Amino acid sequence: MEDTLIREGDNLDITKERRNATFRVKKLAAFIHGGEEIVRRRKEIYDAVEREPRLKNSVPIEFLAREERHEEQARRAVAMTDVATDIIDGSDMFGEGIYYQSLIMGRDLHSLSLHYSMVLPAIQNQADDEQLDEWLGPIISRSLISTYAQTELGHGTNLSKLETTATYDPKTQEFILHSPTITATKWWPGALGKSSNYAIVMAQLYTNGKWHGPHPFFVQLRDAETHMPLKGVTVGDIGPKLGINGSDNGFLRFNNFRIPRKTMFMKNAKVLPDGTYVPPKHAKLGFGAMVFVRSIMIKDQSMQLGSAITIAVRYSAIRRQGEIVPNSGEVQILDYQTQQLRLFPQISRTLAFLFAAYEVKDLYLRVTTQLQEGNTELLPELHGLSSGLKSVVSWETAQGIEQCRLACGGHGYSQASAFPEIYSYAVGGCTYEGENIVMLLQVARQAFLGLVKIVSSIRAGTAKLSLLTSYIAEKQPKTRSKFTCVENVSAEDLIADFEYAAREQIFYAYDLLKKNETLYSTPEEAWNKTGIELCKASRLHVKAFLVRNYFNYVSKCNDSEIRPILDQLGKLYALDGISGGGVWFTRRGYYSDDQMATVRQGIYSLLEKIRPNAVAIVDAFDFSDRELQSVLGRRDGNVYENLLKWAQQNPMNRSEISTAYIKHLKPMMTEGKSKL
Ligand SMILES: CC/C=C\C/C=C\C/C=C\C/C=C/C(=O)SCCNC(=O)CCNC(=O)[C@H](O)C(C)(C)COP(=O)(O)OP(=O)(O)OC[C@H]1O[C@@H](n2cnc3c(N)ncnc32)[C@H](O)[C@@H]1OP(=O)(O)O
Ligand SMILES: Cc1cc2nc3c(=O)[nH]c(=O)nc-3n(C[C@H](O)[C@H](O)[C@H](O)COP(=O)(O)OP(=O)(O)OC[C@H]3O[C@@H](n4cnc5c(N)ncnc54)[C@H](O)[C@@H]3O)c2cc1C
Repeated sequence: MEDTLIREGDNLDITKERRNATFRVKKLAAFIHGGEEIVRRRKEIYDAVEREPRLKNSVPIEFLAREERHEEQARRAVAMTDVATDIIDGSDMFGEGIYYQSLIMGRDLHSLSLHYSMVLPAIQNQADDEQLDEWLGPIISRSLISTYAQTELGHGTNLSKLETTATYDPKTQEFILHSPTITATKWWPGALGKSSNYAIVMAQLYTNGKWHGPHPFFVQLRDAETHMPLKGVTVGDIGPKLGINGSDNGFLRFNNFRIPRKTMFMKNAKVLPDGTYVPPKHAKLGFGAMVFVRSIMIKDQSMQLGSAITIAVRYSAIRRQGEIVPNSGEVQILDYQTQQLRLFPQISRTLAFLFAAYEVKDLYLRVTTQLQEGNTELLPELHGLSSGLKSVVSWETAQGIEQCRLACGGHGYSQASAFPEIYSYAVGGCTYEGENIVMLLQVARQAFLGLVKIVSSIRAGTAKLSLLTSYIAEKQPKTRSKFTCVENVSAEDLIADFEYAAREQIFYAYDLLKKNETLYSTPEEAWNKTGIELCKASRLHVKAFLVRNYFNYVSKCNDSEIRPILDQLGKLYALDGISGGGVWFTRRGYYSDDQMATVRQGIYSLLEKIRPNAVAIVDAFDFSDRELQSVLGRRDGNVYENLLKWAQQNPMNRSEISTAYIKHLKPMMTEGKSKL
C-alpha cells in the first residue's frame, strides 16, 4: 500500500518495505497516539517548531564540549519556553509538553527541566493560597529559575536520614537551614550548579525541640540581580556524567542560612508562628513532586525505546550483509530470524509501555482531583503503579535500547546512530526518582494497596481489592495453561498466564517472609532476607499489569486493517515474556516442556508475520528525523552518503592537520626518523 512517507530519492529497499505494508501507517499512528486529532496536533506542533527561527538546532550537539553543550541547551530551553504558549497547550505535560520538548531539546535535560517538571507541580499542589499567589507568577514568567534539591552526598534513597536541617526559630519566625556534615551536601539536583537561583530544599524539620521528618522549603540561593550565591550558601556543578550533560546537576551547602517561616510549603503540613507543628493528612503528601515525575517518565521512556527501535528497524531494512541462500545476493539484515528476535519484541514493549503510560496519567489526574478535595484514598495506588512501572519500564527500556544498538553492528557504536545519546539519557531513569530495586521493594510493601498486606487480608477473607490487584485473590488454577498454539491463544489466556506466574511468586514471597519472620529477630531483618523474592514478585506483578493493560487498550480497536498487527504485537509481547520468564511459568507444571516449545514456535511464526510490516509499524510511531537525530534511522534510508557527510562535518576535519599531530605525533616521528 502506498504511503505518504515515500518520497523520490529514497533508498529503494526502504521504499519497497513501505509499499509492501498491509496497512496504512496513518491509521496505526492514530491508534497508538490516542486519535487522529493528536497526530494532527503533533504535525501542527512539528511544523510550528520548524518554522520558528529560534528553534533551529543548527549545532550538532554530540560534537560539543560540556560547557558549550550546557550553553547551547540553555539557549534552546529559553527559546523553547519563550514561544511555547504560541505552539502547545502547556498544561498537557503528559502529551504536548513532552513531545514539544523532545523536538527541541533532544535527549538531554537543561537549565529549566526541574523548574517545570518538579517545582511547578510542587507549587501547584503543595503551596497554600498565599504561597501560590507569591510563587506561581515568577515561576511561570521565568523571573526565577528553580530546581528540586533533595538527594545528598550521603543519602538519596533513605529520605528519613537526610541530614540537612531546618530548625525553627520562633523569635524571628525563621528557619535556619544547615548542612552539618560533608555528607549533608545536596548532590545531583538538575540545574542546581549554575542555572537556578531558587530550589525546593528537602530538610529535616525541627520545631520546639521536636523532629518532624523531611519537609520541602522554597529557598532563594542566589542574588536576583548578580546571580552570586547568597551568604551562607555554597553551590556548584558536580561535573560530567554518563549523559544529560546539558544539565548542570549541582551541589549545595548551607551554613546556618536563615529563611522566612513562609518558605516552608504549607498546604499540607504547617508550622504556626509560635512553632506549633500541624501534621499533613497523609505523611507522604510532601513527596508529590517525585510521584509526578515517576508518572510522566513512563511515556518518556517508551518514546526513547520507540526511537531506538525505529532507528534499528529502518537501518536493518537498508543494510545488506551476508547471504541466506548462497549466491543469491546479500540480504537485508532484517531478514535474519535472529535479528527479528532482537528487534521486534522492542516494538511490542514500546507499545505496552506507552499504553501503560496512558493508564498512569489517568490515575495521576484522578488522584490530583481527589487530593484537591482533601481525599488521599488513591494515593497509595498511584505510588504503587508509578513506582512499579518506573522500575520495570526504565530497566527494559535500557536493555531494549542496547539490543537495538548491538543489532546495528559497528555503526550502532557511532554517535551518528544516536544510540549513545538515547541510552545514556534513558538509563538515568533507572536511578533518578527512586533507584529501581528500591522502587520494586515499595511495590512489594505498598503498591496496588500493598501486595504483602493483601495476601494476609485475602487469606483472612477481608481484602478490599482494586482493579489492579483483584486477580491476586483468585484461586490458582489446578489445570495447565490453556496455551495450545499461537493462532488459538486468546488475550484472556495470556493474561491468565501472567497472573498465574505473579500470584504464584507473590504467595511464595509472602510465605518466605513469614517463615523468615520466625527465623530472624526483627521483621526488618526478615524483610531484607526476603528482598530478592519480593522484587521478583513485584516485577511479575507489574508485567501482569502491562500484559493486561496492553490487551485492554487494544480491545478498543475495531479496525480490521490494524487490529491484526496490534494482536500480533501483543502476542509477541506476551510469548516473549513467557519464553524469557521460563521458570515462572513452568512452576507446578503449569506450562509443560511441550507447551514451552510451542510458545517458541509461536514466536517464530509471529516474527515472520510481523517482518513485512516492520518498517511501516515503526513509521507509525511518528518520529521525525528532527527527533531521531540519527543518520542510521533517517526516514529516507539514505544512510551511507549521510554517514560520510556526518563525519566530514566533524570539527576535527575542519583542518587537514590536527594539533595532536603537530604537538605530539610529528615530534615523535621526526625523532624516529633521526634514529634511522
Ligand atoms: C520529559 C520528562 C521526562 C523526564 C523527567 C524530567 C526531568 C526529571 C529528571 C530527573 C529529575 C530527578 C529528580 C530526582 O531524582 S529527585 C529525588 C528522588 N528521590 C527519590 O525518589 C528517593 C526515593 N526514596 C523514596 O521515595 C522514599 O524514601 C521511600 C519510598 C524509598 C521510602 O520512604 P520513607 O522511608 O519515607 O517511608 P517508609 O517508611 O519506607 O514508608 C512509609 C509508608 O509510606 C509509603 N510511601 C512512600 N512514599 C510514598 C509516596 N510518594 N506516596 C504515597 N506513599 C508513599 C510507603 O510505601 C509506606 O507505606 P506503608 O507500607 O503502607 O506504611
Ligand atoms: C540523572 C540523575 C538526575 C538526578 N536528579 C536529581 C534531582 O534533580 N534532585 C535530586 O534531589 N536528586 C536527583 N538525583 C538523585 C537520585 O534521585 C538518587 O540518585 C536516587 O534516588 C538513588 O539514590 P542514591 O543515589 O542514594 O542511591 P543509593 O540509595 O545509595 O543506592 C545504591 C544501591 O543501594 C541499594 N539500596 C539502597 N537502599 C536500599 C534499600 N532500602 N533496600 C535495598 N537496597 C537498597 C540500591 O538498590 C542501589 O543498588 C538524580 C540522579 C541522577 C542519576
